[in-house]
Amino acid sequence: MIKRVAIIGLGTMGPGMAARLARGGVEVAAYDISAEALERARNMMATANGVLDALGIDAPAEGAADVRFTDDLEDAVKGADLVIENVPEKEEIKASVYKQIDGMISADTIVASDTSGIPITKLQAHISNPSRMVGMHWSNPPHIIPMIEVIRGEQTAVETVETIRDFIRSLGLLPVLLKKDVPGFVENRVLYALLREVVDLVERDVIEPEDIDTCVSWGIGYKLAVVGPMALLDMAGMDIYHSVSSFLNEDLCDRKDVAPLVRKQMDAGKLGIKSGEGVYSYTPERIAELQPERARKLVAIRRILEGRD
Ligand SMILES: NC(=O)C1=CN([C@@H]2O[C@H](COP(=O)(O)OP(=O)(O)OC[C@H]3O[C@@H](n4cnc5c(N)ncnc54)[C@H](O)[C@@H]3O)[C@@H](O)[C@H]2O)C=CC1
Ligand SMILES: Cc1ncc(C(=O)O)c(C(=O)O)c1O
Repeated sequence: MIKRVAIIGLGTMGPGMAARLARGGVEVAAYDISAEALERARNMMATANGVLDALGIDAPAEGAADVRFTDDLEDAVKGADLVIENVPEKEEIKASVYKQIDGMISADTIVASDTSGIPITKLQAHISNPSRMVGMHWSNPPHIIPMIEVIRGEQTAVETVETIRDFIRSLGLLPVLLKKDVPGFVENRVLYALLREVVDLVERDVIEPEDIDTCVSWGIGYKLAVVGPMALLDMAGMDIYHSVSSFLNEDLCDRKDVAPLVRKQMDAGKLGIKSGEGVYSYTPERIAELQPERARKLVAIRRILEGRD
């Protein structure tokens, strides 16, 4: 039974995750190597809790449902049933965290990585008890998106996977179990196939970024929230998919490297919202509006999809 969770890394993903777990009645300790990130995460709790209220995810009847922030790694992980590693997507940074916590946790502690796609089989080579390591891939924003991928590495015990799956279910969230530990797992393989194609279409000057966003959000995206892609094959008809894919598949983008458009923006320091410019430009006022605006819409859609509105 998982009662105490430690979250390591409080950047984009950690704070929302901490708020959501605390709402599930677990004791949450949150740690980051950066004092600035810790402070920012602390300040984000009120916003995240407001969103959770709007989603109708109630605080437990007992317990504070609060997050305990700490700048001491050992204090965060000691006595934890589950440690969720949430540090940048670089194997060497993740490996150094596993090495640090190895002597601080018990043999029973489960270590989960929120990696976007580094195979768990690779990551578990850096920890002394690989049978207790598992992939637990949340989706951004983690306090709103209910699906979590669960990935078993070659050395992960079946029991570890089952414990995490049951824990996710007990929070009222949706675990999706992968049968194989493939790079990018499933969610990001699908997303990155889409992103490769849209970047290519913009690069080939087939369409403007604003127009492809309208096309995908109001065409495919809106529909996919209600009809999953495999069900969509049945809705469209296998004969249609057969005909179209027979001439279209060979024309789809299949580049193996990172697209020049993305490399150019990276080299210019245009990273998106975090630097004020990426595909689009953002004023500080627009940045302040965007997150609550998107959260409000995602909450409204989720409530409808769950049949609550
Ligand atoms: N950003 C996204 O949309 C998603 C990211 N992920 C994955 O989650 C993980 C974290 O991603 P983000 O939150 O986006 O990263 P981020 O870069 O926003 O935050 C990472 C945090 O880790 C901290 N950190 C760095 N080294 C550390 C260490 N040794 N000990 C403790 N803290 C340390 C940093 O100070 C920073 O606050 C990555 O593996 C990423 O691929 C998963 C789902 C979605
Ligand atoms: C661009 C991008 N890359 C990775 C992820 C992830 O799930 O790891 C996301 C996300 O939305 O969660 C993403 O948008």
